[in-house]
Amino acid sequence: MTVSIIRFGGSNCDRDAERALDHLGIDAEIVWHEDGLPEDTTGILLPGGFSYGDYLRAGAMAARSPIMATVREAAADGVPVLGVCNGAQIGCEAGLTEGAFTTNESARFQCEHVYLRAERTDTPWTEAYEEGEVIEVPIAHGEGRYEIGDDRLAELEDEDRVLFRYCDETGETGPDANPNGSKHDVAGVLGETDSVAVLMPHPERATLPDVGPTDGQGVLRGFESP
Ligand SMILES: NC(=O)CC[C@H](N)C(=O)O
Repeated sequence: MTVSIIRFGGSNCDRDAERALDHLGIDAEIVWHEDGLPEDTTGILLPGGFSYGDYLRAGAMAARSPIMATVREAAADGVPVLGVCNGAQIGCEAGLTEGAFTTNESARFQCEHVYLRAERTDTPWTEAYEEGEVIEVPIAHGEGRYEIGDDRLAELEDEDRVLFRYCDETGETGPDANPNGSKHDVAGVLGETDSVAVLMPHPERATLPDVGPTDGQGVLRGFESP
C-alpha cells in the first residue's frame, strides 16, 4: 500500500503529510507531478500549499497538470483520493469534487484552530469518529470559503455529500463558528463516491502528538480502508 502525495510547484504541506502518514504506519511517497502516478499507487493525497502562487485562482493551474487526468481515472477506479487545503482547491478545480474555495469573508489569510463536525461516519475518512463527534483541526488559508450554487448545494446535501461542517466546541454551527464564511458551514465534501474527499482544514497538522491535537488522524486513516 503506497499513498502518492503529489507535489506541484509551490506545494508546501507534502512533507507534513508524509510524516503524518508515516506516524500512522501508512506507507507514502512524495511524487513530483511531472513524473506521473507510480504504478503501485493505492491512495492519492493532494497536499496543501500555494501551487503556482495561487495565481489565476488557487489550485487552477495545478488542476491542469497532466497528472490530474490520471488522478481522475484512478479515482473512478476506486483509488482513495484526499485533497487537503490547496489540495482541496485543486480537487475542485480538477472536477473531482464540486464547488469552489474562494476568498475568505475576512479577505485575510487565517491561521487558527477550528472545530469540525463529521456529517457522515460511514465514509473511509470519518469512520474513526463517533456520530456527532467534534474534532479540533487547524486551518491556514486565504481562500477557504466554500461556494457553490444554491441548487447544487441542495442536491449535494440531499445526496449526503457534505463530509465536514465548521461548528463550535459543542457541535453547533453558526456564523461565530464559521471561520471563513463558507456556505452552509461546509468545510469538506465528498466526490462522486465516498472514496474521494476534499477538506480545507489540515488533518495532517493534527496527527503528530508532539505538535498538538491528534484529532486529524481519523481522516488520514481513510487510506487504510479496504
Ligand atoms: N495551507 C494551504 O494549503 C494554503 C491554501 C491556499 N493556497 C490559500 O491560502 O487559500
